[in-house]
This record gives sequence, C-alpha cells and structure tokens, in this order.
Amino acid sequence: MAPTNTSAISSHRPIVISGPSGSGKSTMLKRLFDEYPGKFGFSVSHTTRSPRAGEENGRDYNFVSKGDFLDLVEKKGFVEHAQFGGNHYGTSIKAVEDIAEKGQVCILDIEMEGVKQVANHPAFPKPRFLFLSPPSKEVLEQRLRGRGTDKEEAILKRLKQAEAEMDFAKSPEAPHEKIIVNDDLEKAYKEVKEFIVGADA
Ligand SMILES: Nc1ncnc2c1ncn2[C@@H]1O[C@H](COP(=O)(O)OP(=O)(O)OP(=O)(O)O)[C@@H](O)[C@H]1O
Repeated sequence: MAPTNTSAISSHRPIVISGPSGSGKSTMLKRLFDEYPGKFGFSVSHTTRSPRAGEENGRDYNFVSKGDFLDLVEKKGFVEHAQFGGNHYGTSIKAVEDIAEKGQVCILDIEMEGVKQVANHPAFPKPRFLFLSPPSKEVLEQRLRGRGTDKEEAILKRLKQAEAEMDFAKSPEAPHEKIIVNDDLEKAYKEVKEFIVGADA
C-alpha cells in the first residue's frame, strides 16, 4: 500500500464537497478562495488522457500512462478514481498530502462514486464531508439552464444524476457531516464558511 504521511493531512484535514451538478459548489468555493487567499488548495489530479494545448504536467494534471495509473490503483495510492470517456482520472494520496504540506487545506470537489471511495479508503485519514443541496429539483433545473453552459441533453443527464446524488446523501451509508441547502446564496455561503473555516469565520 502507498505510504501515507498522515500528520500533514491530520493537521490540515481535507474537506470533501459534493452535491449535484448545479448545486453551487464552484460558486461557494470561488467565494471562499477569494475571501481566504492561500488558505485552501486543490490537489493536482492524475489522468491517462493526453495533455491539451497549454496544459502543463504537474500543474494542470499529472499526465501518466495507463500502466502507471493502474499500478497506483493497485497500491491503493488513489483516494478516488474513475473512468470517463475511455480515460482514467484520479486523486492521489500524494497530491492531497502535497497541499497539506504547503500548509493549505485541500478541497476535494467530487461526485458520489468518488465520495464513497474516499469514505471507504483503507489508509486515507477521514476528511470532513460536506454536501451542498439545491433547494428543489425545479430550482436546480432553472439554475442549470440559467448557467448556460450545457446543451439540453447534458442538462437532462445532470438532472437524472442529481436524483442519485440526493438519494445517496439521504441514505445511511452517506458520510456527510453536514448538508447545506443552497437557497439564499448569502445564507448558504455563511453556513459553508462556518463549516469549513469554523464558527469564528
Ligand atoms: N444560491 C443561489 N441562488 C441563485 N443562483 C445560484 C445560487 N448558487 C449558485 N447559483 C447559480 O447556479 C448555477 C450553478 O452553480 P455552480 O456552477 O456553482 O454549480 P456546481 O455545483 O459547481 O456545478 P458543477 O458540478 O456542474 O460544476 C450558476 O449559474 C450559479 O451562478
């Protein structure tokens, strides 16, 4: 099994934020990163896909071969990993440790299957799990449409996946310490901040 430097991670416990696409995760994180510059960091993911123009190895992704990727899977070196469109993607323990060793709190913005993997990892210290929920399916649909980034087919796919995410969050196997409903943005951001930074935020 890949060695884990638990001390850095334990003193800067990573935060896993999840919730349906369109629930507002990026909106919250952008505000948080802007309000607390340098306090938080995103880990650099591994991928087997080829770099795109302008992408830099080690900065945008750790670009690796399929063999190396599967080796690390075997060694339990990923806190979570998945396959999309024929390519593998994953967050390595090392990438999370690198953030903690810089003195930052690592934020993991991941979907349901990844959350399950993180929660069940045999060696990775338990992070803090936050779930961001839309106020309703109807509002989620409005926001996804309002965002204007997806075609109809993608919106329908996201809405279907949202149901699975919401069901999981309500199930007994869900690891979330807190569920925040993103209705009023100011109120929800205050709650997110309290959970992540503490009551003195
Ligand atoms: N409380 C809110 N009230 C109104 N609109 C909101 C609120 N929170 C977020 N939005 C809007 O909803 C849309 C979806 O938010 P955002 O892109 O942050 O979601 P996300 O969870 O990061 O989605 P993805 O997982 O697809 O990246 C955005 O257009 C955002 O401006």
